[in-house]
Amino acid sequence: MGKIFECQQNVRFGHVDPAGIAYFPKIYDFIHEAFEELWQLHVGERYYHLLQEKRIGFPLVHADVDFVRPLRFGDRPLVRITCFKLGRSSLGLRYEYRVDDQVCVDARMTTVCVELDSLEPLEIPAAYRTRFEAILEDAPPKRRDSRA
Ligand SMILES: CC(C)(COP(=O)(O)OP(=O)(O)OC[C@H]1O[C@@H](n2cnc3c(N)ncnc32)[C@H](O)[C@@H]1OP(=O)(O)O)[C@@H](O)C(=O)NCCC(=O)NCCSC(=O)c1cc(O)c2ccccc2c1O
Repeated sequence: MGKIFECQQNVRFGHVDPAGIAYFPKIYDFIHEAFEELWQLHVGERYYHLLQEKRIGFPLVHADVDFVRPLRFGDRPLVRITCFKLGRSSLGLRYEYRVDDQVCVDARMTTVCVELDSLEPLEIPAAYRTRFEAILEDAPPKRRDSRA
């Protein structure tokens, strides 16, 4: 198995709904924050810098999220990120959120490398591609039953 990037996040009071469960749009925010962490700590480029200086961005084109168990105020989920697709311009990242070793969220997000000003797809630059190769999954992961 390729390497995994790991980071930790905090579920705060403002993230949860009246049922005490992280509201689903917040999960999307968590995932984008984890994506930014990946850029800074694994790729070695601040995402802000990528956008502002290099004029490159990775908008989301497809999201596939299983909400397996609730995330609650006070949880500090461990986030494991792997790469399931590394295309010419497309980048598929899997985010697995675990609390006490139990999977809470299992998300597969596909983004596309674009030139920011034109929004035209761009080949993922070689220096970044190498870093995503380092967390590339060996084989397609066993999918959770999405009840589909
Ligand atoms: C992003 C687009 C401009 C891409 O254009 P288009 O789809 O026409 O490109 P191609 O057909 O050439 O495909 C390129 C590449 O992507 C793969 N792909 C395309 N669609 C999908 C899909 N639905 N599922 C899986 N894969 C897909 C395709 O196979 C090709 O792969 P290769 O590897 O062969 O190159 C255009 O799609 C677009 O504008 N979409 C709307 C995007 C959007 O509004 N998303 C909503 C969320 S916004 C967001 O999350 C976001 C996050 C950021 O971090 C940003 C950073 C900077 C700017 C914007 C951001 C942003 O909006």
